[in-house]
Amino acid sequence: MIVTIDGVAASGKSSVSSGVARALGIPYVSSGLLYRAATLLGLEARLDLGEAAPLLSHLQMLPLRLEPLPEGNRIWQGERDLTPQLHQSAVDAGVSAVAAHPELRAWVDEQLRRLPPPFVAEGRDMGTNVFPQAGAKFYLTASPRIRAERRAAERPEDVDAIEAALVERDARDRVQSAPAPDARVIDTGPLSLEEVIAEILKGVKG
Ligand SMILES: Nc1ncnc2c1ncn2[C@@H]1O[C@H](COP(=O)(O)OP(=O)(O)OP(=O)(O)O)[C@@H](O)[C@H]1O
Ligand SMILES: Nc1ccn([C@H]2C[C@H](O)[C@@H](COP(=O)(O)O)O2)c(=O)n1
Repeated sequence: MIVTIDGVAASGKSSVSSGVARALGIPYVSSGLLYRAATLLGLEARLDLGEAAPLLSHLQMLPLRLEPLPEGNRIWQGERDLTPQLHQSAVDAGVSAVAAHPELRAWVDEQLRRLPPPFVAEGRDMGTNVFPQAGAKFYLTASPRIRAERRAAERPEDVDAIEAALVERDARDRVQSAPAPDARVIDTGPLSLEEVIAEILKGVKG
């Protein structure tokens, strides 16, 4: 079984996927972390994120490992856990440029398609491109303001600045962020996290 949960930035994909996966007793896989790790390593090496080839060669020398833990995925580069650094603002600002390269997308997709089902996969194009064969597909949305307010509760940043950055990232990620035609779209704005998870579990179990 493969369940896909796609959606816009900060719509709740990771929190919801973790809850759904735990309820089903299967792992969840956060594809965005691979794009974020590629961005972090590119920034650390002072590479131009607008150029795919040098970044890809750099990544091929530094193999990454995605650990799909139920409480939250982790990304390792050898013994180094990159996870705590993947949600910093510099990575948020650079990740869309990295995710726009077809070569980088192929690099991420290859790693995801090697994973043995069952799992819940979350991201932008899990239901459309990476796992079109998935048995159940969902797409999460919420207004930029609500998403910014949720993020502001986690980070010591101004809500208006978070909202502006989310709107900008939505625009840059639009190409790969369309819902699959067979995905159920859920507006998480008026719902609690538990209600979103329950709605998806209902859909998965039929
Ligand atoms: N009804 C809800 N549905 C989903 N998430 C919610 C809800 N209410 C609050 N949240 C909170 O919204 C925040 C953002 O969720 P999360 O980090 O899972 O989003 P994401 O889509 O994975 O983000 P990103 O795109 O940045 O990786 C979390 O703090 C989560 O608990
Ligand atoms: N399947 C995916 C997953 C992620 N991305 C890009 C778009 C985002 O800006 C970035 C980080 O993802 P997030 O942590 O916000 O889910 O990675 C993508 O293009 N395709």
